Amino acid sequence: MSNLSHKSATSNTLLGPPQGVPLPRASAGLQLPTTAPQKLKSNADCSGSATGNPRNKCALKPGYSLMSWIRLCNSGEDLSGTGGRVVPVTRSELALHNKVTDAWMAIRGRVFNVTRYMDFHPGGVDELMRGVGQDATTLFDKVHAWVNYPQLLGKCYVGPLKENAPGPLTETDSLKTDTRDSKPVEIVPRFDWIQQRSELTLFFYTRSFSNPGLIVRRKDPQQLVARVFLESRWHTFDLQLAGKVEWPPKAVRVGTETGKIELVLAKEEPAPWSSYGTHTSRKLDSLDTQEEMYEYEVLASNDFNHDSFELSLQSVQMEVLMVLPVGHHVNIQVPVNGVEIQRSYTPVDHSYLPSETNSLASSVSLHFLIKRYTNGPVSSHLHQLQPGCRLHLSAPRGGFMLSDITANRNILLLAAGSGLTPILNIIPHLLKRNTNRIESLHLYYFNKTEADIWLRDKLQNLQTQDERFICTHILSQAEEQPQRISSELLSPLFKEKQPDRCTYAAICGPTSFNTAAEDVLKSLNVKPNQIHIFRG
Ligand code: HEM
Repeated sequence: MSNLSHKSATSNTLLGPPQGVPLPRASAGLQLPTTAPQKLKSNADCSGSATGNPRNKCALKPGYSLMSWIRLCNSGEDLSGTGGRVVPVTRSELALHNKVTDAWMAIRGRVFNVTRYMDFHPGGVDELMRGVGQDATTLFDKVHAWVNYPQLLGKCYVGPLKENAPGPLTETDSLKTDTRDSKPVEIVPRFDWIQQRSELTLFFYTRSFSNPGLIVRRKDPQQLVARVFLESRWHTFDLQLAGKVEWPPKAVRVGTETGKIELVLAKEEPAPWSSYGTHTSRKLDSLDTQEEMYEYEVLASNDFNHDSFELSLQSVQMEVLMVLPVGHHVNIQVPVNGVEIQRSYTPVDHSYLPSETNSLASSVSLHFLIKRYTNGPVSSHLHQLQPGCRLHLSAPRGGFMLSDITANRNILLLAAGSGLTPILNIIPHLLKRNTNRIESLHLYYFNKTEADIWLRDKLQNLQTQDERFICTHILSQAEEQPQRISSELLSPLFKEKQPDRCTYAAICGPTSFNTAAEDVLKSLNVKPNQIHIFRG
């Protein structure tokens, strides 16, 4: 048996993306989605309704592969039929474009010309035709909420559906989910798997920019409980695997843009399996998990600067793997004078930490930068913990939605002191975004003095590597020109009619800083729905 990705011969589910296919450069337009669809059935087999049979893929005609679609999208051809103009569309106008040779479709308040996509649609022409001439949001989500349609159909965009988006299409409303006339459809993660001889990969498909989280607990070498956190709900998958796997997982990847989660496990005995095993699934409200705590132990703790330290934790016996949604935090609980006290902390990527800590990192470790407050019982307790000491972590918490900022290309991040951690967390995701690529990402980082600045070199490196990222340090106790947050400071970023005007701001700092920042932004006419405040 070769060492290629495969499933049992009878399975018709998703295979891995094609190997060795040259991808277009990031800046060259549409990219191959990581959920690259593969052809598995002939057209004759493509019967059954979309909703009745969720795996209902068709063979595509030669020359109509995903790669060919990407090539067509990048060819400069006018796929929207509007000559590059954005044209608002009324419902009655939309209804006129309901033929195979002239097919428009609205999804979340945006109208796409799908005529040229017909033969490229992995679900077949007939299925795609079910949604043309109308608002197809509900149908689309029912069949495949995880498909990244803004990316695939970017070049087919005609304009906003008039009732949904009155007035001109602006950066802040162009890509937002519009739920005014289409009820929000709950996303239920879809499970899939592939294998190599020595590896099993489990997939959980959610929706693009749905910002999922993941907790996996190993019960024994054949039993895993995987929980996917999505829109305040936990979806639990109890998996009984066909064979034994090693632990911890070799890798875990969460595609923030695709919403695809991949968990790569090494098989104890390399051999092809006839199936992954079996699973049952159920869902829980996040309230049900509010009280749940996970036991972690200290891997390392080192001073980081004059009043802060880094703390690396690992799940006890490596039992639990936890991946937080971007911009979310956990509560760390410690006993203080016999009472359990919790504080919220956002983990940072291990690459931000010194190299000796980096070597301890694995898929089951979490790393924190913590400011030590003289009168802070939790930070003082955490600071004196030695390797091997145990503590409890909550499940991920938070209200940050990546989908809220999909439409924004010019974004301001305001961080004060240790409030840098959730901000650090979102920066790479924003800079990597291909859909609606970021044009400028400003970080204003507020501290008292130079000595308080965290990760100055790393922030500087990031700025050197990507010119769209601009970091400005503001010091309230600088020897020369001390500064604080003010409208004078931020107004150049919010000038009316300026093409690179910021249209979104995320804030994280102490409460007094958050309030002052919010007031300044409001005075600059930034709307409440364009501001996110990280609150612990
Ligand atoms: C609203 C009407 C639509 C219907 C009824 C429909 C139906 C289907 C069906 C039945 C499948 C096969 C399902 C499966 O294998 O899981 C499919 C796959 C797919 N469709 Fe659609 N579709 C619609 C619109 C669209 C649009 C507008 C796009 C463009 C972005 C699209 C992109 C895809 C892709 C990429 C797949 C492969 C998904 C995967 O492999 O997970 N579909 N569709």
